[in-house]
Formats: sequence, structure tokens, C-alpha cells
Amino acid sequence: MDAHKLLKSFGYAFYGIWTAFNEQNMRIHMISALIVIIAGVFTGLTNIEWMIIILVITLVIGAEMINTAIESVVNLASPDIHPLAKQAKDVAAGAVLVFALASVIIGLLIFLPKWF
Ligand SMILES: Nc1ncnc2c1ncn2[C@@H]1O[C@H](COP(=O)(O)OP(=O)(O)OP(=O)(O)O)[C@@H](O)[C@H]1O
Repeated sequence: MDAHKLLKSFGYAFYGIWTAFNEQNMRIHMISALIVIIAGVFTGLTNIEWMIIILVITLVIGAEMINTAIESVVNLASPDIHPLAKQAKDVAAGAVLVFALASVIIGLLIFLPKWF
């Protein structure tokens, strides 16, 4: 295995994370995640509950990153208005929404019984 190549690949991946985190939507996900983590610390969660919260947060962030990548490719391939470009962007954004809605439901299922 070429260690130098492997290191470079990690570098590109970390740069990808940095690039995605500069997107406005990603900032909203990060702030939401921070609020949930702080609420979790104060509420007191079990290990399993923390694992679910971490999984859900990373799924939403990962989905948002794939959405950003799709947006970039669509902008490159179709700078002009095209129904397929619209479909690709809307479906990718919809996928993030599906993950985000599921994460809200999971969060409520974990937190509400502890609060009330
Ligand atoms: N090339 C295109 N052809 C047709 N519709 C498009 C195209 N680009 C964008 N759209 C429509 O506009 C919506 C918003 O697009 P996009 O996410 O690129 O804009 P934005 O939110 O202003 O971008 P950004 O997230 O980079 O600020 C898309 O979901 C899609 O419905």
C-alpha cells in the first residue's frame, strides 16, 4: 500500500469536509447537532441513546454533504436551466429532508419521555 497516496486521499477527504462545512445549510445542521448534544448532556442519555443520536447526526450531515456534491456536479454539467438538473437537485434536497425529519422524530422519541 502506498502510504503517501493514502495520506493524500485523507487530505482530499478532509478538505471535502471543510468545503461542505462552509455551506449555509451545513451550518444549520451543525448548530442543530450542537443543541441536541448539549440537551443530551443536561438530560442524561444512556450509551444506546447516545449511539442513536450520533448515528442520526452523522447521517444528516453525510446526506447534506452528498447533496452538496450532487449540486456541484449538476452546476458543472448543466449551468443552464434543465428539467433533469432541477429533478436531480430537488431529489437530492428531498433526501436530506427525509433524513432530517426522521432525526427530529427520533430525537423527540428519545427526549420527550425524559422531560415529561
Ligand atoms: N440548472 C437548473 N435547472 C433547473 N432548475 C434548477 C437548476 N439549478 C437549480 N434549480 C432549481 O433551483 C433550486 C435551488 O437550486 P440551488 O440549490 O442550486 O440554489 P441555491 O439554493 O441558491 O444554491 P446554494 O445552495 O448553492 O446556495 C433547485 O432545487 C432546483 O429546483
